[in-house]
Amino acid sequence: MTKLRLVVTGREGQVTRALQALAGRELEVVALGRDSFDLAAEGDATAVFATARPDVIVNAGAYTAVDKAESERDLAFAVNGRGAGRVAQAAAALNVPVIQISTDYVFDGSGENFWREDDSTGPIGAYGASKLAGEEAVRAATPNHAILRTCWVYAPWGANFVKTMLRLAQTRPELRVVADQTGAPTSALDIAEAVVTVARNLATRSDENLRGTFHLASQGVTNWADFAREIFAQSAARGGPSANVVSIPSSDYPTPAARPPNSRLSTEKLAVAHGVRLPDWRQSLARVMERLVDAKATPTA
Ligand SMILES: NC(=O)C1=CN([C@@H]2O[C@H](COP(=O)(O)OP(=O)(O)OC[C@H]3O[C@@H](n4cnc5c(N)ncnc54)[C@H](OP(=O)(O)O)[C@@H]3O)[C@@H](O)[C@H]2O)C=CC1
Ligand SMILES: Cc1cn([C@H]2C[C@H](O)[C@@H](COP(=O)(O)OP(=O)(O)O[C@H]3O[C@@H](C)C(=O)[C@@H](O)[C@H]3O)O2)c(=O)[nH]c1=O
Ligand SMILES: [Mg+2]
Repeated sequence: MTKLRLVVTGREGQVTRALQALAGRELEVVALGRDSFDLAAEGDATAVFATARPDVIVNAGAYTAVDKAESERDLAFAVNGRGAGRVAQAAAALNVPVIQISTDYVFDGSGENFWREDDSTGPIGAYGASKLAGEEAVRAATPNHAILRTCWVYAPWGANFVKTMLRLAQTRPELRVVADQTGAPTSALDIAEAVVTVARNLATRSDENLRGTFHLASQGVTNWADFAREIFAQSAARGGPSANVVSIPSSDYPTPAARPPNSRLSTEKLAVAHGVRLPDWRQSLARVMERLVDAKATPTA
């Protein structure tokens, strides 16, 4: 197989770092930090991406601070909305496909059904609204795109719920965690493998059914409290920190941004079109836990 060269935004992000970890004989990953490409800047980005010679561009950089986005709405829209549009316009100008990473937070989280790709969006917070603006900007810029909506992302690195739980458990015997938000924790390691498969498909085949919007999430669903319990069960089994988890309603955990209660994502479309299906969330958690806990060190920054 010929070498695939991905140019990725957001150099230190969970997904970007997972992509870099896959680089090897058949995959090159060029990560652009904000020093070389600032998503929040204005103007044509084609020259920056041209210099990096992508086969496929992956927009993994984003403003992901969900609560802070409520008070920094303009910045969130600049990065996640217009920034995504500039990336996709550059891809169009260079005649290469673009993969946009999006989120379950574009939905309002009502009901209990699995969200399908063509269901109506209705973000309930600024972060979700800014990511939806990004999706729309990508669709307007080029038909040669795959928008991959994922959810509840964690990795052995970066800022995420798994590392937060392990850190808090070092000083507290008991943690109160919301139990009324349902979704699928998804490992950045799995996302990166899926992105590479989708990128290869886009780079080598012109089929229309490979393009458009897809949901990318682990198999199975849980809630944040049960996710925390599984984190501690796996951690304890490896001799790592654990804590007792008390289930609480979201109303007992007030935050600036509301979260969608139902983040179940139907992933059939991606499985059929791209042949990508992720493992059960517990199985993928184990791959990350073995790095975080068997390392016998405090989780890395
Ligand atoms: N984290 C999650 O739970 C979920 C994430 N997603 C989406 O997945 C994608 C990847 O997320 P994830 O890897 O977790 O993100 P992270 O928060 O780990 O990383 C985001 C990256 O984007 C960079 N970035 C922020 N602002 C700019 C800017 N103005 N210019 C250039 N780079 C910038 C950050 O840099 P710096 O560190 O310097 O700020 C960081 O490196 C994003 O599109 C996100 O919206 C979707 C669902 C869930
Ligand atoms: C730390 C902590 C969090 N929580 C709650 C808050 C929240 O509802 C839930 C998860 O916390 P987080 O801060 O990880 O939530 P959040 O940052 O909203 O996570 C989201 O990030 C964005 C970028 C996405 O795209 C989403 O898919 C989703 O992963 O757990 C507790 O109940 N107790 C706690 O001790
Ligand atoms: Mg967060």
